[in-house]
Amino acid sequence: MMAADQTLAGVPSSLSAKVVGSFAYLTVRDRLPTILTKVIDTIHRNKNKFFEEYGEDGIQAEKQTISLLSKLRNELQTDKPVLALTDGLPDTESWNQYLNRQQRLQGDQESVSWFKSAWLYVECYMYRRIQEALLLNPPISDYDVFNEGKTQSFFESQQAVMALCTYLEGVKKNIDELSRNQLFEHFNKLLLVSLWGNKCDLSISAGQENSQKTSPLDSLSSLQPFILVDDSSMVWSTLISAQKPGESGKTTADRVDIVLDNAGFELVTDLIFADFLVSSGLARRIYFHGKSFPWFVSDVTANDYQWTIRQTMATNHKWMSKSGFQWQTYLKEGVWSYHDHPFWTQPHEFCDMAADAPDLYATLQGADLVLFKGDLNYRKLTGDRDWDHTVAFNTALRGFGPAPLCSLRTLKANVQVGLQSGQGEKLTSQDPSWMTSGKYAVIQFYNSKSE
Ligand SMILES: O=P(O)(O)OC[C@H]1O[C@](O)(CO)[C@@H](O)[C@@H]1O
Ligand SMILES: [Mn+2]
Repeated sequence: MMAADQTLAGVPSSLSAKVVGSFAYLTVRDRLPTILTKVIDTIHRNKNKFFEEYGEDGIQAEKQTISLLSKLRNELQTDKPVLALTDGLPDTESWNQYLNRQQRLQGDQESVSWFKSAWLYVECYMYRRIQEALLLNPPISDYDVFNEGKTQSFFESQQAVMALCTYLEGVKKNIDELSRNQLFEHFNKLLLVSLWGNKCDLSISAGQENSQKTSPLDSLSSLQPFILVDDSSMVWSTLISAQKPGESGKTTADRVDIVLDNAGFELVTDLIFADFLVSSGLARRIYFHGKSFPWFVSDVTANDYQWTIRQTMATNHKWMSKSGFQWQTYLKEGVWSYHDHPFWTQPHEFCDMAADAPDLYATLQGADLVLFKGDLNYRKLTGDRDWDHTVAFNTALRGFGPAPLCSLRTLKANVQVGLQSGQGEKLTSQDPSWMTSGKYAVIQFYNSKSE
């Protein structure tokens, strides 16, 4: 049987912790156990809450869950084989099949394990095992172990959110009088705000405080040199060329999909951008795609999405609460909708989507533009492989292209394609941690239809 590295002609190997000293290795060795320890601590701190809600059963569930999670941490730290899931949920079978697939790729000699197999796979698997530990303990199955961090990030970013909502209100006030150039400028600003909003995830910092305290609008121009690929003009022209006369008499693109990443400040920047797209008439509808269970510490679930809109409505800042009410109205009217699909919480590279989640692929095909937020989505777009930096984005996508798409990502993992020749080497010599510090970003676009 072939080794994992040689499975596909011309396609580089998956990043893996087996490369000692690599970012994948450091993540599996240091960051993932830290995240698990924090999860255990959070559950323990909430013991009384579980007792109040479920009595003795709550206490038992707390103990059992902690014991499963400690076992998981031990398996990880001692590089034990990855185990099949036992919780019998709708996605269990698919996870177990994926384990077999990894085993086939790896060959029979060694088991699939934390430090030997694909980093993307084992990191995703850890979050699914956290979910399993909770699901096997029914009274606390719905408990979101990452909720505290996500809500804290939202509250700590209040000043920045207020500044953005005030800006949005100003734009909307005379939106019908704006020239196309002025509209483009606002579009670009809010796209950049949503891009840099991705700095605020909690997974890279293993859950440490990570919020936005100042108005991001003020720092956009100083951040421009850190954008390594800027295809924003292609995003704009895609929207403009998708415009069709709608029922309302307005000429708009029909649908923009946003594949969300993190809750807290980043989610608000995405909602603000989506509000702008609709209120400016650039898009008629927005589909938001989120996670169906807590994922990578700070990712958005349906609960986080609704909570964020409710909180925004409930503040006593005039423009912020006005924005919240507007978002609620968009949802009621179906202008906005939230969708989750099990594929987003699976470990697959996106080039597998058409075969492994054809319904989701078909849904995305209905969009005029799909925006993929964040680093993990970028890893999945490119298969989390050891690509040369100069390889074209569409080569790394390996046939994935349900609709014109754009990745809005700050770099937090060592995969980056589509750079100019020499650009990667220059960055490495100037700033060795350029791919993982979150300091750099890309706006990277691809449209299979324009090939
Ligand atoms: O929220 P984002 O932008 O996807 O970033 C999360 C990133 O942090 C990490 O967890 C760091 O290990 C990456 O695996 C992941 O890509
Ligand atoms: Mn995330």
